[in-house]
Amino acid sequence: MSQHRPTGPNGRSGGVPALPDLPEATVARLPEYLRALHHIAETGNDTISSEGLAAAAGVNSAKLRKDLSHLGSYGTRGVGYDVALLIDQIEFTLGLTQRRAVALVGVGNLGHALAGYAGFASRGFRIAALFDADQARVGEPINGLDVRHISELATVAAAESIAIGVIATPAAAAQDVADALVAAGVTSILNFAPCVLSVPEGVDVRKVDLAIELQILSFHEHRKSALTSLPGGLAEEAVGT
Ligand SMILES: NC(=O)c1ccc[n+]([C@@H]2O[C@H](COP(=O)([O-])OP(=O)(O)OC[C@H]3O[C@@H](n4cnc5c(N)ncnc54)[C@H](O)[C@@H]3O)[C@@H](O)[C@H]2O)c1
Repeated sequence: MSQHRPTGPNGRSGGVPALPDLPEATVARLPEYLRALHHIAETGNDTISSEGLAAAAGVNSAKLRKDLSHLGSYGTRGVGYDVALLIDQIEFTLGLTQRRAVALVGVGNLGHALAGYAGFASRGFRIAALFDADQARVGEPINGLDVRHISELATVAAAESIAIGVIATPAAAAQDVADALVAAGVTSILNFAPCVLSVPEGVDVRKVDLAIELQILSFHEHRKSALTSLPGGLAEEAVGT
């Protein structure tokens, strides 16, 4: 039972390290483990059991052990995981060892909130540029950056080595903005606009839609109220399944 850093091609260390091909669900849980591990480190603990880490991350421990085994992390029986080492391994796997530059397009209500959010910096991202199409917003300073006109996107993206584009424009403008980001060489996009983007192969798009999350919760509310209106015995039986 040991932990080791991911190694390079053909298992050798050095050069460009090989990354395991992880299940998407595992990738989605790694940031949760990382957040929990940073918290555990802050409380002065050097090691953590899989049960302790699973509880802190809100997942079951069998799933956590399976996820971490993909990274080559198995912990040590009776001791658990080395917190600092596991932080290193997860940050390495997520590519967080370099600070990635982010461009935010659309600096309206949502864009202002995102541009002012300190959590991006503390989790390894640098908001490097803000863009808007509205001349009235151009030049507005937000958190140490002046809003630039969208027409400057290509030049600034190259100068700042923008890795990720965040779209916070109305849905009607989002596809044009995505096209402009792709043309500027950006290959990862986080889309807050409520629409589906069409992008070339090799460009990754993640979508955040709080309304969808609320609709899912609405479904569960709806289901719970439907169950409680069933005749007593039936409702209890159904809830228990
Ligand atoms: N994902 C979520 O959970 C969530 C939550 C709230 C809002 N939204 C979405 O986020 C988007 C922004 O919402 P908002 O309330 O901030 O809107 P907003 O109208 O306040 O801001 C939109 C900004 O985009 C700019 N813009 C328009 N076209 C542009 C273009 N082609 N290039 C650059 N900038 C352009 C506008 O000038 C404006 O400043 C909307 O699509 C909204 O539906 C998503």
